[in-house]
Amino acid sequence: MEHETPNYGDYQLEVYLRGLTGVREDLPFTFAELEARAHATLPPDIVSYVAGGAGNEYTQNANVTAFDRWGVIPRMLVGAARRDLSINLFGMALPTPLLLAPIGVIGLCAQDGHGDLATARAAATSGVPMIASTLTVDPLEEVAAQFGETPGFFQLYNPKDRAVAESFVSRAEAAGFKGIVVTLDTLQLGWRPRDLKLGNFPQLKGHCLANYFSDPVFRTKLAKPPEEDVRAAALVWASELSDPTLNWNDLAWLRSLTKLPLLLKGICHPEDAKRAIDGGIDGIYCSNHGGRQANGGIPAIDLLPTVVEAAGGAPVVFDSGVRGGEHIVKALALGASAVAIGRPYAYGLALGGEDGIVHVLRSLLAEADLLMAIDGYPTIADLNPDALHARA
Ligand SMILES: Cc1cc2nc3c(=O)[nH]c(=O)nc-3n(C[C@H](O)[C@H](O)[C@H](O)COP(=O)(O)O)c2cc1C
Ligand SMILES: O=C(O)C(=O)c1ccccc1
Repeated sequence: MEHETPNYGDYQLEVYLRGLTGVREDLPFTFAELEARAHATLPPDIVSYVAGGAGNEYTQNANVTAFDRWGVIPRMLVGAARRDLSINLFGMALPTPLLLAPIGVIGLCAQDGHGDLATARAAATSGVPMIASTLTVDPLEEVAAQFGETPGFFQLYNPKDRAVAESFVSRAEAAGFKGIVVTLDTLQLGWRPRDLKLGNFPQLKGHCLANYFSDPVFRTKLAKPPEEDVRAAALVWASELSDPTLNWNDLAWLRSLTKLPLLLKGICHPEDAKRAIDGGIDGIYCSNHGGRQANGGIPAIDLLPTVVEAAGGAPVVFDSGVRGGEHIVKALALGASAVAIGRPYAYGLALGGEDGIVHVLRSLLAEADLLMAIDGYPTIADLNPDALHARA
């Protein structure tokens, strides 16, 4: 008999039978509870850094509520006993449509400060790729060493010095990363009142920048090594992290950085998507940075359909505001090739380390899978705009 992989929704039964299955019963099943408990656990400066957004956080909140405009239309008797959530992204067969969005210094959400490594291990366990930030606490080689069979992506903040960018990308290639994501929406840091109020930016203390500080080219820019003067090194980092003059004339140079699949993150306008693809970029990452960068923007999910259309068949990764299985289903129906999550897994990490992230992923996948079962859309190919009803 052919071996059948279980449906992700079967996690529901495992949780009901927790005494028998060994599932962690202490971890929450809704984002609201996950967030509240993580906020009660983490130090206040980390809460402000992770939870905070730009301005009055209108865009950040609207990213989530904008999904409510859409409803999944139930279809009956279509034969949805078995679901298939697998996707193929840049030729990589992935068991689920989820990705772990890059979160700078996520290491700090773990009690031991090495949450990047826990995230990478959760990626290995779950088959959900991690997009590792340039700002991992631990060196990218150590992060990549945890990935097992799961492919990993490296996210680049393009520094002022191109030699530093080239060094990071070649290190990522050598470490076995399978794709590069260049983030464009953070050429300058947003206005973030929660962090401003606390006078807090964890990176400026420097103790969490080991990946940056391990870079041989970056180190040549320092008068003293970070081991001798961590504060001075952090200030050099802050002034060098991002080149605000980056523009479309630099696209060919960005493309020349790697032969790996290359995505541009932060694209929300169809003309930008088209220009990127015409310039040889492999994929679009439609995101407004979870509302952390520019307030007053439009919820990212509202912009996804036109970006997908302009991408002309190139893969489009989506994030910003995904909090539950219904959001995953809706983003896929609106044309995303894969859906990334940010804060939910940071909170899972805070509450339960690697297990906490795996629990968050399994819960999201179970919820999405059961929705696809109950509403009659057994595969991702069945999810298209016709599956959705837009409320007037
Ligand atoms: C604490 C935190 C740090 C982040 N750091 C990065 C980063 O280093 N690079 C990046 O491209 N995006 C970064 N992001 C943005 C995420 O990749 C993603 O776009 C966002 O979290 C998605 O929104 P969500 O949190 O609503 O799911 C960060 C987000 C958070 C919450
Ligand atoms: O906080 C962020 O969202 C982020 O992406 C970032 C950018 C620069 C430095 C540290 C984090």
